[in-house]
This record gives sequence, C-alpha cells and structure tokens, in this order.
Amino acid sequence: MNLSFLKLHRSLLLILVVMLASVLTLTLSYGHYKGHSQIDWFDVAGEGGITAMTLVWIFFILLSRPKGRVTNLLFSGLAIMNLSMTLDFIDEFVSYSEEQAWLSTIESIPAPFGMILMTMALYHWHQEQMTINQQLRNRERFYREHQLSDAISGLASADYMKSQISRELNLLHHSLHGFSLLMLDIAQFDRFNRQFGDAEGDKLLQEFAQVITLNIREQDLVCRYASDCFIVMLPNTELAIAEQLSVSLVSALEAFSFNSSDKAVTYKQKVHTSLVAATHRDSTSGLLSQLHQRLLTNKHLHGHTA
Ligand SMILES: Nc1nc2c(ncn2[C@@H]2O[C@H](COP(=O)(O)OP(=O)(O)OP(=O)(O)O)[C@@H](O)[C@H]2O)c(=O)[nH]1
Repeated sequence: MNLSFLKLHRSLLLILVVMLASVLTLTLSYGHYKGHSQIDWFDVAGEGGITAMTLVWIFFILLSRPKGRVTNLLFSGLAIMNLSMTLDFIDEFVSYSEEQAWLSTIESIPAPFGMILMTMALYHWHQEQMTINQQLRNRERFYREHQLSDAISGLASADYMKSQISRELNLLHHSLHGFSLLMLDIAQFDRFNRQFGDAEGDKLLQEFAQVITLNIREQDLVCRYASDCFIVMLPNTELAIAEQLSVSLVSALEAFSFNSSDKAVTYKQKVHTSLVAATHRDSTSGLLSQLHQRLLTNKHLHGHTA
C-alpha cells in the first residue's frame, strides 16, 4: 500500500485526533459508567461498527486524494458525521447527570451538517471527475477498472483492448464505416534497454504513451499491447483515413526527443507499424494475428534499423 498521500494530510489527521480526543475527554469526564448489565451489546456492535467504518473511509480518502477543496470537504463531512457517531457510541456505555444531559442531546446535531458537507463534496468531486474523464478519454473509452490498465504506461491493457475489439465487431453491422486497428512497435527497444537500463526503458514507454494519447482523436482508444508494442483502435475509420492518421502519428513519435533522466542523452526512436481494417467476418484473435503478421512483414521490408 502506497502511503505517500497520507503525508500530505498531516494537519487533517491532527484535527481528527484532537477532535476525537476532546470528545472522549469530555464525555468520559462528565459521564458515569452505566454498569455491565445496562449495556446493550447489539447496539454497541452496530454503533461501534459504523463509527469505525467512517474512520476507515476517512483513512482511504486521505490515502487516495491530493490536497484540495474536494478532499477538505470529504474529510470535514465524514469527520463531523463521525463526531455524531462517536457520541452515540459512547452513550452506550455512560449516562450523564441532568446538568450534563446536553452531551447526550447534541449527539444527533453534527450528522446533518456532515451530510450537507458530504453532498457539497460529492458535487465538486463530480465536477473534478468530468475534467479528469476528459483527460482519460483515450485510455478508457466506456469503462473504468484499474485491473484493466497497464501499470507502466497508464494505458488500457491488452485484455481491455480485446474486449473493446469484440464489442466493435458486434456493432459492425450497425455502423456506416468499419473500424481500423493500428499497431505501433518501437524499433530496437531491446537495444535501448541494454544501453540505458530498464528504468529509462520504462520512462520511454510512458512518454511514448503520452505522445500517442496527445495525437489521437477523441473517439480512439490506445492500449499497451505487449512490451514495446501499442495498439490504437480507430472506430468508424476506413483504411485510407487510418493510413493518414498512422502517418501523422508516426511522424509525431519519430520527432519526439527522449531525454534521459539525467538529461545527458537525447534520443529519437524509429517506429514500425501495421494496419488492418475490420470486417464483419473477422474475429478478435484473427485481427490481432493479421496485425502481428503485417508488422513482421513491415519490419522485414524496412529492416531493423533504429
Ligand atoms: N523497460 C522495459 N522493458 C520491457 C518491458 N517489457 C518488455 N521489455 C523489454 O522490451 C524488449 C523487447 O524486445 P524485442 O521484442 O526484441 O523488440 P525490439 O528490440 O524493439 O525489436 P524490434 O521491434 O524487432 O526492433 C525486451 O528487451 C524486453 O525485455 C517493460 O515493461 N519495461
């Protein structure tokens, strides 16, 4: 588990600890233990479970989110709801004298305010997500599942691409134009890895992924298919248009200068490509195998020079 985001939220964690410590001090110093026989253990389990769960939610929010307005609102809403729940939970063990009965009365007051803050947080989170979705459109298309993305490039995985190809094949008879698939393979990537090391190789893969994402259209989907090989799905695109897109994408990739982490080396990479246009007679595996065969032929035709 990566805990790096938690370090950004030290002040929020401190607020939570101070809040819970104050509530415990206040209630335990004014309250009197009810006695074992007076305690309803079903209520204790239920209310204790809800209180603990809101703390777990706060933990995961702070673990997952950078600093900012949405995080502050989510934290405040949940922390205030947790305040109500903690008071309710402690109520199961202690009772108060008449002068301190307000401690029991106020327990339900924070919860609605917490819910209002959570609602505002969810609205702003929705707005934030719309912006992020726009940025991720070429990586996700219709579906989000972190297990279907490639950890190094951040792109969709081969499995996700296969599921999208099958989906497009099923839709093929409804669309005016078929779709095309473009395979892009970095030339001599093995040599690059040996020369600069695997970490620089990973950096090149990430930067190639970004260049591809920036140069494809809104409707296209890109995945990292295998080691140094990417596939771009071009929906509603005939082969002639796909060829033009391929040429401009390859020139963007080959014009891209890779800078090593220490800025000591600048490097340009050649790219091999292959293209297929899908027809309703094709299958997913058949299309992928055609792409692969054509890539091998193109590599052979153009030689293995970088
Ligand atoms: N850095 C890095 N390297 C990887 C990763 N996955 C595979 N590789 C390496 O990618 C290289 C792929 O080698 P090849 O398939 O021979 O490709 P190539 O050297 O580009 O050969 P051509 O395409 O024929 O020019 C191998 O050295 C793999 O070890 C990865 O995630 N990160």
